[in-house]
Formats: sequence, C-alpha cells, structure tokens
Amino acid sequence: MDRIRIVGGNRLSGNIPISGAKNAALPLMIASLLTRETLTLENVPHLADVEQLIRILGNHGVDYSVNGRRHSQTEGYSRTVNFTAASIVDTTAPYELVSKMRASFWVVGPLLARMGEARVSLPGGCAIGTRPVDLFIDGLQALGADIDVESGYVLARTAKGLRGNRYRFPKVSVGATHVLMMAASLARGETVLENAAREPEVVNLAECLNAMGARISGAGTETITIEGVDELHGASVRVIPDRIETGTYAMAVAMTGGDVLLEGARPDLLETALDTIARTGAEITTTNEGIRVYRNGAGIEPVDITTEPFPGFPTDLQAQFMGLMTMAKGRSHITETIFENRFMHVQELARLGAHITLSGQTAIVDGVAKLKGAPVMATDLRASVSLVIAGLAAEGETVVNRVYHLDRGFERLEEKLSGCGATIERITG
Ligand SMILES: CC(=O)N[C@H]1[C@@H](OP(=O)(O)OP(=O)(O)OC[C@H]2O[C@@H](n3ccc(=O)[nH]c3=O)[C@H](O)[C@@H]2O)O[C@H](CO)[C@@H](O)[C@@H]1O
Ligand SMILES: C=C(OP(=O)(O)O)C(=O)O
Repeated sequence: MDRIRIVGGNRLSGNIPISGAKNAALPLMIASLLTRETLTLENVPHLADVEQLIRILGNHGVDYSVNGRRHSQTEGYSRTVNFTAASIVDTTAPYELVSKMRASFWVVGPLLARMGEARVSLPGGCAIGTRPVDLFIDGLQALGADIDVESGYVLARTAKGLRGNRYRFPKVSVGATHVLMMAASLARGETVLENAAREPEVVNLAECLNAMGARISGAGTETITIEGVDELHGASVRVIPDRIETGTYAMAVAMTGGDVLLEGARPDLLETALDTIARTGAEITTTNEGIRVYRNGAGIEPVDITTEPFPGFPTDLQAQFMGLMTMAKGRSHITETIFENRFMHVQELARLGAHITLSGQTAIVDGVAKLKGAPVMATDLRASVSLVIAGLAAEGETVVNRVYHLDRGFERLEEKLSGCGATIERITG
C-alpha cells in the first residue's frame, strides 16, 4: 500500500494549478445518464473517485472517451471526457461498486427518471458519520416514485413517470439536491425544491442540466424551480475549480509560511474559508490568474470556526483548518455541525504533538510551538490531507499511511507540493 513521506519545515513558494472539483465532476458525470446524446465535460480531475464512477456508469451502459488535456500541463491533469449513454443496459448499481463511494448512489435519480426504475445499493463513502438516505427517498416519493429498501438496496420505480411537486428538504443536503434536480428535470410539470443546498457544485450541475435542455432556475439560492421537459440532449460543460483543494493548499501555506499562487482558483467559491485563513494572519489576494496566499514568519492567530452548509465554513475544510490551528498562538474552538463523526484526525494530529480535546461536537485546540514528525494514518480523505499539512510544518519525518484516501480527492498532491519546495514523496508498495 502506498505511503506519503514528508520531511517538514520548508516554506512553500511557487504555483499550484487547481484541478477541477471532484464533488462537481461526479454529479455532472452522473447527469450523462439522462440523455442518449454525448455529454462533454472539460476539466475533469484525474482521481480514483472519478475512475470508480466511470466503472459504475460503464456498468449502466455509458461509453466514455478522453480527448484532450489542459495545455501546458503534464499528462494526468484534468481532462476533457465525453460520456455517452446511448442506451441504459442495466438499472442496477451493485454493492461491489457503490459501497466504495457515496456519490455513486446518486445514479438513482437519473436512472429512475429516464428508465422508470432503479435498483441501487445503499452507499459507502468517507467514514464520517451514519450518512442516511432518507431525504433522497422522501424527495423521490414526493415526485411520485414507489420506493422500497430491501437487502441493502433501494428499489425505486415509477409506473407512470415522475410528476413535479413542491418539496421542502427538512435538512440541507447536497447529494439529495443534486438527485432531485436531475430527477425533476425529466418529470412532468413543475418542481419547487425548498431549503435546497446552495453549494457551488449544485450551481455547476444546474448549469450542466440547463445546457442539456433542462429548465432550472434559482440554483445557488435555497429555492430551486425546475420545469420538467420530455428529453435532454448532449452538451459541453466545464467543471468548476476545486474549492476544497484551493482551501487546503491555502491552509498549507498559512501553516508553513511562504508565497504561493493557486492558479485557476475562484475566490467566490470559498469566501468564508478565505476570510478565516486571512484572520489567522495569512495575506490573501486575488489576481487574474487565481488566488495568491502569502505568510511571513509571524505566528498563526487562533480563530474559532463552525462548519455550516454553503456559504458557511465547509465541513470538507474542517480537518485541514484544525491542522493549521495546532500551531496557533493560543486556543481555538472548531465545531462540526454537518457530520457527527468527523474528528478522526484528532488522535492522529496528536501523534505529531498537537494538543486537542473533544467536547461533544467541538474540538478545543491549544496551539503548540512545534510539531514533530511521526507515522500517521487517516480514515477519510480530508482527514488524510490535514495530516499532510501538519507534516509539512512538523520537524522531521512524517509518513502518512493509507494514501488511497488522498488519491480519491487530490490530483497529483505530492507533485504539486514538491513543485513549491516541499520535501514530499510517494513510497509505493
Ligand atoms: C461527493 C460529495 O459531493 N460529497 C460532499 C457532499 O456529501 P453529501 O451529499 O453526502 O452530504 P449531504 O449534504 O447530503 O449531508 C449533509 C447532512 O445531511 C445528512 N443527510 C443527508 C442525506 C440524507 O438523506 N439524510 C441525511 O440525514 C448527512 O448525514 C449529513 O449530516 O456534501 C457534504 C456536505 O457539504 C460534503 O462533506 C461531501 O464532501
Ligand atoms: C466526504 C467526501 O466525499 P464523499 O461524500 O464521497 O465521502 C469529501 O469529498 O470530503
């Protein structure tokens, strides 16, 4: 199993190209199930989750081809990929494929809307909480689907097609918003989704669906209106830059000190996080090329955060921010409100010498003057990268085990960081 070895202590300086967003690419790829024509997606990151979803879509009959890459970048960076679901050959998404990744469950929406049936295994994904699917079930039932859960599978059927309806999410859910938007695009009549997720990935999916002929308005606000259409067609759409990758590298620079341009990053996608990083003492400026993060040798100020749905501080940056706070000049409080079990990084950060205590949903972090490298391991994607960030600032050698988590969501992590002066390498085998 691959590991990442880091020798900490170097400041970061240079350019880091920001990849297409994993969490936008995945629902856009799934949208290809809604039409028999080709959906072309630009800026698709080269990640394990993308490859896994390609396998899942392939099982339903989706063909794909890769026809380009961003110029001036080496092979393997974000690509343009064509997806064609000329015919759906199988409406079952089996446990073996879906259990590896939460987002694969989302095929339930387009399969049901296009084929009138879907049989999808209950999902897996990062081990950060119980992650139920009740909102998907309620929402699809509101559109007229019959749903049973049997032997670990959700069976969704609609004899006469989906019907538009008004549905209020009892809780904000990114995935359920994606699925209902996709399903309602092919429903009869108008659907109004209230208390919808406002995340940029929802906006990117709405743009994609509209380019395919859907009639969606209000994405990015809490009320989304979808006028159903009979058919969707092919389109070409660009995946937005990854705001979580952007925030992660910004926090790395805030921690090690240095001066890095995050190329292609869009500040409007993560204003709360950038403001928070600025409050820790880093300078953040927007340039034509992206976002520049600069920090001199001055200490890191402690800042309290609470995770919230967009536009609040994202849960997917909570672990990385905790990494940064481990070396702040004082105490900070980090409160996680989205997932009930997203503190798996706490005990691993402690191996590097961090002082963190947990009190319910809040972590109390007492900053230390220095961290010392150690072998560590994490159980989810963002927790793993928080250990990388801390390792970059720690004295001596840190080895991060279970790198497959990182490979799910960070394109060429070690190459991007070593290009800015970090001592970081992958040890294979
Ligand atoms: C692939 C992808 O895009 N994953 C992101 C997506 O996950 P995902 O879409 O799974 O997250 P949700 O927004 O659905 O989850 C928010 C909360 O709602 C709960 N919930 C969700 C659905 C449901 O049927 N019932 C229910 O109770 C969840 O357990 C969680 O407590 O949004 C999360 C919140 O920004 C991010 O951390 C994930 O990185
Ligand atoms: C939690 C994440 O992914 P998933 O929803 O696929 O588990 C993530 O991207 O941080």
